[in-house]
Amino acid sequence: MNMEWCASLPKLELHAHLNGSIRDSTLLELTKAFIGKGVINFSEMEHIIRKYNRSLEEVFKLFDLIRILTTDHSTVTRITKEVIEDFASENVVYLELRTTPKRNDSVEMSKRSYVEAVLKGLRSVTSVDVAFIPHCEDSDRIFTPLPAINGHVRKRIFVRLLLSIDRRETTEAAMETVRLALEMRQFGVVGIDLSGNPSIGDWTTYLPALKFAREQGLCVTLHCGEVPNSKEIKNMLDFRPQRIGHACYLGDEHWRQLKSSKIPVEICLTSNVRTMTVQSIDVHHFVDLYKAKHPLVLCTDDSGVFSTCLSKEYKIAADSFGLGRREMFELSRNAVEYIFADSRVKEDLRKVFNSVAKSMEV
Ligand SMILES: CNc1ncnc2c1ncn2[C@@H]1O[C@H](COP(=O)(O)O)[C@@H](O)[C@H]1O
Ligand SMILES: [Zn+2]
Repeated sequence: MNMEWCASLPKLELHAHLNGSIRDSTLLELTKAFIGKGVINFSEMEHIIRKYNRSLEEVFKLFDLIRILTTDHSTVTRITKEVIEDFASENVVYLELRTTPKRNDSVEMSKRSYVEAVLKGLRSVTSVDVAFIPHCEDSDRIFTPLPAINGHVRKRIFVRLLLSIDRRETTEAAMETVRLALEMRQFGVVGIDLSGNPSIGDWTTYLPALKFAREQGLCVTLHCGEVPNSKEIKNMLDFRPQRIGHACYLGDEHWRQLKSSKIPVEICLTSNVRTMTVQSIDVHHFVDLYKAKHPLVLCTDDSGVFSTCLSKEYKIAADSFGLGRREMFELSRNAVEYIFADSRVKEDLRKVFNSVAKSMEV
C-alpha cells in the first residue's frame, strides 16, 4: 500500500496516550536539560530512548522516565501542542487524546492544573484549526475551506479528551479523576480510560470510580488483556465498557463474549508487536476480528515510544493483511461510529469521508 495514500486518507485516532506520543526530538531535548541535575544518567537514558524493541516492563520504565521529564505545566502544554500538530499533519480529522492527570506538589501541580495545561496546549496550536469545545464547532466550516493562506487551505481537527486512571492509583485518586472529568466536560472531556502497567493493581480498586463515571454519562474504555489475566478480562467484559484497548490475551470464552457484546476494539499493531504481547503481526487477532466484522479501529497507542504514526499503522494493516484501498477507506470511516463525541461530530465526520471518497479513488 502506498504510504502517501495512507497519509492522505482522513483518519480517526481513538487510542493515543499524550506522553507516549511525545516527539523523539522533544524527549531528547528534555533529557539533556536534566543532565547534571543528578536525577538521570543521560547515556543510559539515551540508550533506552533509542532502543527499538522493548518489553512491556521496559516500556513502563521509559514511561517513568518520561514522567520525570514532563512534570511542569509548560512542558505538558508544549507536548500537547506538538502532538496535535503531528496528528493533524497526517490527516487525522478526529483525535481522542488520553492522559493521566498528575499531581506534583513540587511544581504546585494538581490534577486540575495538569488538565488545564493540556487545554492550554490545545488552544496554543496555530498551524491548524483545533475544534475541542462541544457545540461550539461551526459544522459548516469543515466543508467550506477557510481562506487559503499562501495557497494552503487550513486543516481542521476535532479533539476530545479522555482522562486516564493509572493502575497504580488508589480508589480515591481514581474518583478524583472522574470528578475532574465531569467538571471538564464543557472543555471536551468525554470519557475515562483505565491504563498503566497491566501487571500491577487490582481491577476492583477502580471499579467504584468506573461505575460512577458511567452513571454520570461519561464513556469508558479499558486496557483489557495486555497480559494474561483471565479473571480480570472476564470482569472487564462483564462491565461492558464502550470500548476496549488491545485484547491480546483473550481465551476462547472471552472471544465469544467479546464478539457477542460488539464492544469495539482499539487495535494497536506496532505497540503489540514491539511489546511482544502478540507473537508476530501475521498472527495478530486483527484478522479474526476483521473477518468476523467485529467493530475495530486502528490506533497508535504511543506513537513516540513506538516510533510510529497512524498512517504507518494503516499501511502495516493493509500490507500484512492484504487489504486494498476500498477496505482501508471503510476501516477508517467505520471508526466514526465508535467515537465518544456526540452525534453532531459524527455527522460532520461522515460528511468528511463522503466528500473525499472520489478523490481517494475508492
Ligand atoms: C504500551 N501499552 C500501554 N498499556 C497501558 N498503559 C499505557 C500503555 N501505553 C501508555 N500507557 C499509559 O499512558 C501513560 C503515558 O501517557 P500519559 O502520562 O497518561 O499522558 C503511561 O505512563 C501509562 O500509564
Ligand atoms: Zn494504551
